[in-house]
Amino acid sequence: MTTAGEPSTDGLRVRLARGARAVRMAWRSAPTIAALWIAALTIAALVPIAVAWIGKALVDAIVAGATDRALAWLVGEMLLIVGLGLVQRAAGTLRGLLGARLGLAVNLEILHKTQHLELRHFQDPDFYDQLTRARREASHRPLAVAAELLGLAGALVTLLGFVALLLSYSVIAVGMLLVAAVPAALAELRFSRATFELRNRRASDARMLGYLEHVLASDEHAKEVMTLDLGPLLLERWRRLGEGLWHEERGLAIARLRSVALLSQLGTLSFYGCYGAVVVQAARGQLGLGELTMYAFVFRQGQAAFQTILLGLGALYEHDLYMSNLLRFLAIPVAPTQPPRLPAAPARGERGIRFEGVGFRYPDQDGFALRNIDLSIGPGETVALVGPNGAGKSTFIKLLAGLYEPTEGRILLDGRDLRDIPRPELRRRLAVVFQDYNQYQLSARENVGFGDPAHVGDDARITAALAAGGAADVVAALPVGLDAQLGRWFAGGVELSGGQWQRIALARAFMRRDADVMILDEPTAALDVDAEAEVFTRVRELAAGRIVCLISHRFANVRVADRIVVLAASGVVEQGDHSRLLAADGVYAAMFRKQARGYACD
Ligand SMILES: Nc1ncnc2c1ncn2[C@@H]1O[C@H](COP(=O)(O)OP(=O)(O)OP(=O)(O)O)[C@@H](O)[C@H]1O
Repeated sequence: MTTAGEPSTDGLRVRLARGARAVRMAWRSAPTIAALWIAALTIAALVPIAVAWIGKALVDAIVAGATDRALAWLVGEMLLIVGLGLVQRAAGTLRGLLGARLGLAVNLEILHKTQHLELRHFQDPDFYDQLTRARREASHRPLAVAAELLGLAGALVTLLGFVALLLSYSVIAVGMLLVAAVPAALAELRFSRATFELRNRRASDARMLGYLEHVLASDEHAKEVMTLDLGPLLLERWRRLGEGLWHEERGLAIARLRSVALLSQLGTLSFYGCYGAVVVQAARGQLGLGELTMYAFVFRQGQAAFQTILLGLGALYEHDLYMSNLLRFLAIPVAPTQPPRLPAAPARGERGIRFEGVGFRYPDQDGFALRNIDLSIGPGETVALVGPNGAGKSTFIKLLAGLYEPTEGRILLDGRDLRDIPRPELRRRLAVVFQDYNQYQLSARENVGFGDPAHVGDDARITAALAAGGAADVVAALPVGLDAQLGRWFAGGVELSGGQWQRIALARAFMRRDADVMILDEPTAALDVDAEAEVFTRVRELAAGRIVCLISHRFANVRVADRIVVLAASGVVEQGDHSRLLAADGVYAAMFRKQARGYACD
C-alpha cells in the first residue's frame, strides 16, 4: 500500500501529467464554463501590462502640458480598470461554478469506482484511508491544480510583459527582483510537503475521529451509548485525538509562518532597492517622470507577479500531492485476486453446486476460515448449514455468492467454475438474505424492489414478493403503503421492528424470481415463533425446484432441510437428514439435544 512520502518522489514529468489530467478533468466537466474562465484569466493577465504603459503615457502627457491627451489616457486607464474588475468578478464566479461541476464529476467517478471494487477492499483499513483521502480531495483539488496552472500561466504572461518593459531600464534590476523571491518560495515548497505528509500520516486518526462522531451521534448507536453511559468516555477519546491533530497542525503552521514571513521580506527589500535607484536617477534628471512612474509600477507589480508564480508553484506542488491521493485511489486495480483461468469443461449434464477441496483465508489473515470442503448440492435440494460460532458458515455463503474467491479448490455451479461465470450472470441466479441485511432509509417500494433492480418499479411483482416474504401485512399497515418512507433518518419515516425489517429483507430476496439458488443466512433470527415457522414453510413451497442453502442456529428450522451439513474447523464433519443424524448420535445429535433440553426447561 501507499506511504505518506511516496508522492514526493514523483518526477516532474509525472507531476506535469497529473496537472494535465486535472486540466482535462476540469475541461470535460464543463467545457463552456472552462473556456470562459480561461478567457477571463487571460484578459486579467494582460490588463496590468497595458495599465503600466498607459501610466507612463499619462505622466508624459502631463509633463508636456497636453491636458486633453492626459485626460484621454486617464479615461482609458479607468475603463481598463473597470473592465478588469468586472472580468475578475466573472472569473471568480466561473471558478466557483466550475468547481461545483467538477466536484460532482469527480465524486461520481469515485463512487463509480467503489462499485467496481471487491468485498476485500471494503474490509481493508488502508483502502478506507485511501477512500477517505480521495473523497476529501475530490471536490476541490483537481480544480485547484487547474486554477493554479492557469494562474501561473497568467502571471507568467504579465511578468514577461513587465520584464520586457524593465529590460530597457536595467538587466541587473530584473535579476535582483527575481532572485529575491526565491528563498520564500523554496520554504513554501518544503512546508507544503510537510503539511501533506502530516495529513496522510494522520488519516487513520481522522477516520477514527469520524467513527467516534458516528457512534456518539447516530440513531444506530444512541440506545447502547445512553444505557451504558458511554458518552463521557467516547467524548474524552474524541477530544484527546482532536487535540493531538490540532497541536500538530498548529506547530506546522507556526513554523511555516516564521520561516516564510521573514524570507518573503527579502522581496520588499529588493523592491525598495530598485525603487531607490530609479528615484535617484529621476532626481538627477537622468529619467523622465513618466519613466519613473512606469518603472515604480512595474517593479512593484513585476515583483508581485513573480512572487505569485513562485508561491503558485508551492501551492501547485501541494495540490498536486493531494491530487496524487485521488488519482492513486482511482487507479486501484480491480482485477480479480487470482488470474483468469481457462473455462472448466462442464461435466456432462452436471447440475447444482459442487465444492471441491475448498479452503479460504481472509486477506491478511494467517489461518483458514474454512478448509477441506467437499460437498455437492443437487438441484431443488434444501441444505442447512450448522456448526459452532466461527465454524465458517457465513464464509461458505460469501464464497458461494461470489463475494470472495476460494484460496484453495474450486466451486462449480452447473459444472462451471464460479470464477468463470460473469458476475452479472451469477448475481441473476442468486437470491441472498444476509445476516446483517440492509435497512434502506428509502421507501417500502424501493426496500423490496431493490431485490431486482430491473423491476424496482413493478408494483405487481413487489406485492407478490411481499406476500412471499410474509411482509404483506407490514406494508398494508403503513400510512401510504409502498410509498411510505422507512426508517427514521428522513422526515416522515416510519420505523419498523426488527422482525418487520427482516420480513422486508426476505421479500426483497423473493423479488428475484429467476434465481435458482436461494441463500438465507439466519433469515429468521428476529422473527417470532409463528412467523418463523410460516417463513420456513413458505421458503420450502416457493423455493420448490431451487437450491436453498440456509444457516440457522435454531434446530427446529434446520430439521425441515433435505440435508443438514455440520461444519467445523476441520471441514464437513457430518451430513444427512435430521433423523439420520440423530440416529448417528454424533455432533449434530449432541447440539440438537442440548437445544431441545433448553426449550424443555423453558
Ligand atoms: N471479514 C473477515 N476478515 C477476517 N476474518 C474473518 C472475517 N469474517 C469472518 N472471519 C473469521 O472467519 C472465521 C469464520 O467466520 P464465519 O463468520 O464464517 O463463521 P460462522 O460460522 O458464520 O459464525 P457465526 O455462527 O458466529 O455466525 C472466524 O474465525 C472469523 O473470525
